[in-house]
Amino acid sequence: MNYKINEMFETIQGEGSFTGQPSIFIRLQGCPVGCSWCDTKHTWDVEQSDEIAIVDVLAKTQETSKWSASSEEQLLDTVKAQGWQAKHIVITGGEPCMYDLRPLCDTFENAGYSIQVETSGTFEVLVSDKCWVTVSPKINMKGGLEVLAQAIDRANEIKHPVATEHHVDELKALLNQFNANHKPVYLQPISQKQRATELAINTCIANNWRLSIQVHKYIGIE
Ligand SMILES: C[S@@+](CC[C@H](N)C(=O)[O-])C[C@H]1O[C@@H](n2cnc3c(N)ncnc32)[C@H](O)[C@@H]1O
Ligand SMILES: Nc1nc2[nH]cc(C(=O)O)c2c(=O)[nH]1
Ligand code: SF4
Ligand SMILES: [Mg+2]
Repeated sequence: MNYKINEMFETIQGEGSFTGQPSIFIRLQGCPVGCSWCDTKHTWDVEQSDEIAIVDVLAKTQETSKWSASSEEQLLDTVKAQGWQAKHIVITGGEPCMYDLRPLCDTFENAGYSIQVETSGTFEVLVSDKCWVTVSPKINMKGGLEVLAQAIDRANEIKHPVATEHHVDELKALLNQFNANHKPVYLQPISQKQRATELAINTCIANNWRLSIQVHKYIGIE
């Protein structure tokens, strides 16, 4: 498979149940969903004129829409050549489930890595059985109910960005609709805003959900 890579870096996972885990992030280019508060808008559009070499992706010092095409074997070679020590791979985006991720999962799992995917539930989740799937459901967005149902069913955790009570109500309705109340739920304040953080804290306590505060943004790492 050919994957379009926007970024690749080693850092600490800052979100969800793997928070604190040294991880290699592979950020794929392309997302048609259009969340107004998205913190990776530079990954939305895929322009042929933005294609660059993988060395230039690795050398990026700021967020751009430039990407490089790479096969799963080339990605594994790149990770090894970088000398990165993390054994956990986070595939994010953009919307990674626009791609069939099974070849990528298989290649890295066979080389001894664990894999996690961050997805919006707007595309069918095509991953290995062992892959940890984080679904951040984009309610009433592109994709449709059947696709969202498959993603929620496959989800190992549900991570929901919140800024208003409306976001909480939407999540509760969704958990009921898809019989997903038994899944681990993380609330993630949108963009570190104080009101959103207070809402997330209070709602987590009231519902016995967990808090995810995008640790990397507080400590100034990637
Ligand atoms: C940038 S998205 C990429 C993966 C996929 N498209 C998705 O939405 O899950 C990664 C995670 O960041 C969350 N996110 C995006 N923008 C955010 C923001 N401004 N504040 C908090 N979380 C945000 C998303 O909901 C998702 O959980
Ligand atoms: N450190 C760190 N943790 C993250 N967890 C999810 C991220 C994402 O952008 O998907 C992210 C990210 O960009 N950086
Ligand atoms: S689905 Fe994910 S990448 Fe796409 S716009 Fe929404 S938060 Fe951003
Ligand atoms: Mg991020």
